[in-house]
Amino acid sequence: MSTRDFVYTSQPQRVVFGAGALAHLAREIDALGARRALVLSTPEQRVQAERVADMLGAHAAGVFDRAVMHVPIETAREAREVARQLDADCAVAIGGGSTTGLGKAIALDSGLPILAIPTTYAGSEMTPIYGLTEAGVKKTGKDFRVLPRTVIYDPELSRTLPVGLSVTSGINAIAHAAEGLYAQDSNPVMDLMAEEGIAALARALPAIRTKPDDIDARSDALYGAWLSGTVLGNVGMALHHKLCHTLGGSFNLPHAEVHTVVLPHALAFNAQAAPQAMTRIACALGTASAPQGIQDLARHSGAPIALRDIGMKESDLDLAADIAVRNPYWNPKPFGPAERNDIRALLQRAWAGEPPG
Ligand SMILES: NC(=O)C1=CN([C@@H]2O[C@H](COP(=O)(O)OP(=O)(O)OC[C@H]3O[C@@H](n4cnc5c(N)ncnc54)[C@H](O)[C@@H]3O)[C@@H](O)[C@H]2O)C=CC1
Ligand SMILES: O=C(O)/C=C\C(=O)CC(=O)O
Repeated sequence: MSTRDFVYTSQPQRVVFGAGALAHLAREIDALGARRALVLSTPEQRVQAERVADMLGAHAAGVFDRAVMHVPIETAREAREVARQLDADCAVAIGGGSTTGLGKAIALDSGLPILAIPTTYAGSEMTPIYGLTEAGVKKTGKDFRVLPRTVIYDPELSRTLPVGLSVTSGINAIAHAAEGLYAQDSNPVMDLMAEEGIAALARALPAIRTKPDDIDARSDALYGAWLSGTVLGNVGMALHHKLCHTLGGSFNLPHAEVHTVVLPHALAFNAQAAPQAMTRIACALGTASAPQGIQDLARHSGAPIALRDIGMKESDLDLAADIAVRNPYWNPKPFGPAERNDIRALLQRAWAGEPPG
């Protein structure tokens, strides 16, 4: 295989990785030149956020603990106002993609630097992609102001992530890498990261299911999440992410679970148009088929494989297909209004939990 033409732009970010890495928080805040950090979390992770604020001491401006999935615009406005009132010059986001997403909403408005401390495998901390939900419609955009400046990956913090969410969140990360391998603007560096990311996660997820507090498995998963998130942050998303944003944004399905159910079917749709990517994904998974390998990984790790099991109504599938083809993302096998029935059939299989066809 000859090397193809490509463009690669590296993104300025500092990553500190390791069990116990949270201990470097004060050093990293200093390196950012920040004086007053607003700590962000979900209500469920308030205790972790308070611990972070304690570690920051005089550098903590306060804690805002109302992050929720898909960043409702009302929450974003509230957090922006709190940051202004507290005269914060930095946001520290401890949590999953929802909390990082709230930090991004603040940064988009104010340019405040973000220090992210991810505790799931969603990968948002490595991307300039933000999402905001207004009047029930989720919009995504790209802006380098929202790319976290510093990321502290501490696998100790993901030990408490429930096994179910660990697996689905890990497959959310695999989805970033898998779509990166057939992205229109892919490049050899991201391809390497994608393969390594998938392999690390495929190794880690069954191990986490067996032993949730195994620090080696947690480190492997976070390493895979870092690599896969980096891929998402550098190259484009395709059909799979479009379907997940439709199902999550318009039907309020849980983000990581939707990724887990849809990925085998999106890969099957693209298999003939992207044969080299499928080979690389299958190889990284250690299976014969990429789509089936993902579904087997999910099933054997106890994750859902059917949309009907995560809250999707069969009667909404028509509408979902209509929305998904309205503003399609680029995809190796084009999809748009003309392919609406193919997308509807894909969603039916995903709804029923059938093998990827
Ligand atoms: N912009 C981007 O590049 C990306 C954005 N996202 C966005 O992120 C959101 C989903 O993020 P996720 O990380 O899947 O879930 P999440 O951030 O919503 O977290 C799910 C739940 O798990 C809890 N949790 C997180 N870490 C925990 C831990 N270590 N121990 C115990 N509980 C923990 C959270 O507090 C929350 O209650 C969606 O809105 C999605 O659109 C996801 C991937 C990439
Ligand atoms: O679907 C994903 O995992 C990637 C991107 C997003 O979720 C966009 C967002 O921040 O809402």
